[in-house]
Amino acid sequence: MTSDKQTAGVAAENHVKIFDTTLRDGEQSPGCSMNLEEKIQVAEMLEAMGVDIIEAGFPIASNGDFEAVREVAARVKNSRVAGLARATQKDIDRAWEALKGAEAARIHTFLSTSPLHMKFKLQMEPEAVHQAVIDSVSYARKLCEDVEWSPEDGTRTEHDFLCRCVESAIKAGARTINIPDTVGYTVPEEFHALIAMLMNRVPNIDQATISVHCHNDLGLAVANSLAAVRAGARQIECTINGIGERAGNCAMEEVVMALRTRHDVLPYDTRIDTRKITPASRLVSTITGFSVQPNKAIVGANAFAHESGIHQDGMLKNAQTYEIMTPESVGLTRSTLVMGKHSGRHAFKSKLEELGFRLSDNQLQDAFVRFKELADRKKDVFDEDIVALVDDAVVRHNDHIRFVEMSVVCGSKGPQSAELTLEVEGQRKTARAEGNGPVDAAFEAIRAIVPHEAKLMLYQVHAVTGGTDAQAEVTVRLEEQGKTVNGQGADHDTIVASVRAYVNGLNRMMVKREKTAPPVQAAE
Ligand SMILES: CC(=O)SCCNC(=O)CCNC(=O)[C@H](O)C(C)(C)COP(=O)(O)OP(=O)(O)OC[C@H]1O[C@@H](n2cnc3c(N)ncnc32)[C@H](O)[C@@H]1OP(=O)(O)O
Ligand SMILES: CC(C)C(=O)C(=O)O
Repeated sequence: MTSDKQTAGVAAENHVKIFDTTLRDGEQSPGCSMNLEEKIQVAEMLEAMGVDIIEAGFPIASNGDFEAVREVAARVKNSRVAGLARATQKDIDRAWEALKGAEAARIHTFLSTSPLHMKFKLQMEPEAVHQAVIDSVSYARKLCEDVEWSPEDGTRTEHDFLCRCVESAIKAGARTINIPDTVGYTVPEEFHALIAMLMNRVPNIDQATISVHCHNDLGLAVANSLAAVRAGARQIECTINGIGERAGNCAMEEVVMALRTRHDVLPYDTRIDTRKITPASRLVSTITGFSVQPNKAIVGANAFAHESGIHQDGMLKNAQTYEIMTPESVGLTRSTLVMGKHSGRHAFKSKLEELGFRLSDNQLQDAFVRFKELADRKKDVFDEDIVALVDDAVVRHNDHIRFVEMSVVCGSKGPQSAELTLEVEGQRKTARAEGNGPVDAAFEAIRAIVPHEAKLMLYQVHAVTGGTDAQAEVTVRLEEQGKTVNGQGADHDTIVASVRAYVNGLNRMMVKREKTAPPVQAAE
């Protein structure tokens, strides 16, 4: 277990705690939803990476969120588990109810302090807000020894009022004070000055760890977090791949690698095992259906690719000419095992380990069957192919609706049609439909088998590797009553990949519908 010094009280001088909020703020990304099993997989990955605090959800938000926090709290042993709560007793009770089984728990409670939020959103006077800070933090402290308090919209809060609320929150028992840049408005110099101002002006600030929670609306979340660390912050709130509300949060992989790579000018340490960064990025991208842009720092497909002649020449002479960190340091391994149709289960398992995947026995079995089918059809099975089909096996596990088989009639003569069989809650159902092209016909057949209101908002196809036998990876976005989900599917047949993606989207929509069911209210 991480020592309390690292996760609860004041941080050691140069240690920066990593507070991951992929499961809470990350899940607030439009289109994102994770079911219980997926959240547990992500939490286990975060724990294995050495994350100090995992924010597992917002328990009052839904029964699904409550269950996820409770389950993560029960399983995770080497990271502290946090749950979010508004400044109300019922939120705090619900959070504690979910967290109390944890080896190390934290209640994270928040309340807006900016003039704009207080006046228009909360419709509360500053005095009432100040009192609510004291009441909520004191109440949370009665339940849990580790309480974090956040002044939402902190960067647009008047300094005197911010100092007063922070001082009172610490007096009431908060041991972490998190300053959120809720709307991604600040810039590094200004944020550095804000944190330095709090360090200088709040008399009891040394009783708490200062944390920062930066959003990326101006693309400055990582820069702002680093500026805050230089001013004295010792906890960074972040997410894998930078997912989160609107433009997202501070990306964990970027901020951690910046601290590691530029230790000369940023002499601060984290506990993160950076070799787990690439597998964690893949896992989150697979589960959420949010693909990572190719030029994304650290985890994008091009982050360590060198194509132009002068760069390749430099790389051959000395990799440091164009690489400031090694691919291995972020868990990107050069392939050693060549896979093909004669490969067996052991080699397949080793390959998955080499690629950083940890699958359950069922997922492994699913992926192996699909690998053999692919290897029969495709001459060379590349790592990218294996990543795509493992992604597919991970997202499909426990689905209500499953793809079974299909055939299409397509070509220039028309009408194009599809005959599709799906398994819905364990029962096979078949439908035939015509459409404007084979994909449209296939989607019509899905609608005939599973009637639904959701509209298709986005349809994207991407070839996993080069060549005409490449697998297709399809992403769809569905919208139903203002709620959006992404679905992903991969197959060597583009139409089958499309159906898999659409079915995956429908399964995610079901999870989202369950999540929006009214939460069970805690007793007053
Ligand atoms: C900056 C952030 O990321 S904060 C976290 C944001 N995340 C989410 O909102 C996701 C989950 N949210 C939800 O499921 C719902 O919003 C719930 C369950 C929390 C609340 O649902 P509802 O009761 O229907 O309220 P609704 O969302 O419409 O409005 C929010 C209410 O909380 C109040 N509120 C907002 N923040 C706080 C706070 N920190 N403390 C106390 N009250 C707050 C608002 O003023 C509003 O109150 P009102 O109903 O009296 O006007
Ligand atoms: C709850 C707080 C920390 C938050 O998510 C924000 O302000 O963005």
